[in-house]
Amino acid sequence: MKKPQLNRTPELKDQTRLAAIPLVFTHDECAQIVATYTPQLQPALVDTLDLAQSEGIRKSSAVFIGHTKDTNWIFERLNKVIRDVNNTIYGFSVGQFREGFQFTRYEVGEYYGPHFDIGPGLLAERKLSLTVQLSPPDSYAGGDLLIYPEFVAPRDQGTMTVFPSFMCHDVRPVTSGVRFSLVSWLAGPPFK
Ligand SMILES: O=C(O)CCC(=O)C(=O)O
Ligand SMILES: [Fe+2]
Repeated sequence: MKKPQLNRTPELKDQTRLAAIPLVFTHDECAQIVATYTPQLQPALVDTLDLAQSEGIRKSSAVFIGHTKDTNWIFERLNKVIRDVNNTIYGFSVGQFREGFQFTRYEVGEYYGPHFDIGPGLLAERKLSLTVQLSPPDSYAGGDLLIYPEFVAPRDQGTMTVFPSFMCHDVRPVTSGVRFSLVSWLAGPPFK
């Protein structure tokens, strides 16, 4: 029997995958970001929850860093790369980085359980999530970023992984060492 033909437009993109771009930041730049923002870390909270409730979902330390003269070079780098990725892979309607970036540290036993980055209110405007691996891959064990159902973000230091903010993902518990990441979200009109 002839296979039924899917009536698919050839130019439709696969929007349920990740993109990994190596060395968006050099190893020295990663170390510089870690040294600059580590003193500002606080226990990370999930929106609207207190620390005890948050720890059921996420245990790590984090700080939000805004777009200023000092951080402009970081946003310029993120912006250029993520726009290229969006144009070639996702084709989403996107605007600006609206929330700054989140600098995060996961120590032994720390994790971020399965979640989406989109949600109510402002979170509805998150379109693309990005994370930069700031730690050398052999300086920690565990701590993999999984993007369900089938992807594992590359661990190489300076690599930026991009995925749609509607995809479920988690960070597995770190079992030795420390993992640092830089996370941000490119905003745009909510999905429809
Ligand atoms: O640390 C990471 O690589 C990802 C963290 C994450 O999923 C988030 O902050 O929403
Ligand atoms: Fe996330």
